[in-house]
Amino acid sequence: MSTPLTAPTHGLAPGVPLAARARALTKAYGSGETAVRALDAVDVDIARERFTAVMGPSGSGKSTLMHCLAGLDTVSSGQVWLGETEITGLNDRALTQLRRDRIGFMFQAFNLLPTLTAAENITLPMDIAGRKPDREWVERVIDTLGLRDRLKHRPAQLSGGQQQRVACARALASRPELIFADEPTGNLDSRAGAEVLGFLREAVDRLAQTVVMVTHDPGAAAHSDLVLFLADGRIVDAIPEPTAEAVLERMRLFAGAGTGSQPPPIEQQPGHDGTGFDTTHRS
Ligand SMILES: Nc1ncnc2c1ncn2[C@@H]1O[C@H](COP(=O)(O)OP(=O)(O)OP(=O)(O)O)[C@@H](O)[C@H]1O
Repeated sequence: MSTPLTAPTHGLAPGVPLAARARALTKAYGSGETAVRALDAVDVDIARERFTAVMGPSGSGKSTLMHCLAGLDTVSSGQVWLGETEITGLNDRALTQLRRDRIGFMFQAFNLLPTLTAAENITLPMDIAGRKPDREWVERVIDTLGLRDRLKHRPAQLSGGQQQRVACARALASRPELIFADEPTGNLDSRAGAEVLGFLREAVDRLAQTVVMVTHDPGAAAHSDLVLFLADGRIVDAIPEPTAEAVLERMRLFAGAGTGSQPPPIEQQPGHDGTGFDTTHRS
């Protein structure tokens, strides 16, 4: 049985519990001749308690996809769900509340407040929302991220990697249904970057969190359970259980396809068995 490229089950077994999904998600910027279709009828499923990486060339729509899934941006057409809640159609107030209560964010700039301690930064979103942190959970997050002895430090007294860990703890603290990470290692040296990726991995494996990460780095993507590739606003490929080598190879294949960012038809790609999923990298 062959799986069409636009099937929402890229790399996923049928019936897995979903944290989010989108159907026919289209996002256009501008109008007339200058209109840009950043997302073109994207169907995607994000599995719960999994680590999904989103890759693709610059301008392929990665950030737009993340923003639309997170309710940070409106869609031109199509539908998006967080769990069972359809978020397309919610008003601004409801969206703000949904983001605050159910989604965690980690961006390249850590956005830590310099006057607050690490501990205060971690619980800040909940304090603003007037929500009482689940102390037991927050303590577990702090221990998992190895921040116990840094809680009283201010951001300027922490290394880049430690600051990113605090940002990671802040994203996890409210126990969100879904964490979005946009190039979370972009500003870090390779050691600190690897550390943060390790923590995101632990958040999934040990704390049963769900993470979606946008990255350009094959090494970062290799920490995920599934890599989705975007090109020209469409999901064009998926690699489950990726290795850095498999991701790099696929990126080279796309770059060498000769038609800009579009890969060759999937049945012409090496290692494909016609299911739409890579079979070359598994042991
Ligand atoms: N606010 C905007 N107004 C107009 N066009 C936009 C806007 N935001 C994004 N775009 C366009 O939409 C397309 C997708 O952009 P997006 O930022 O999602 O790509 P990306 O894959 O995240 O890129 P990068 O890797 O460079 O961050 C690009 O052509 C971009 O120029």
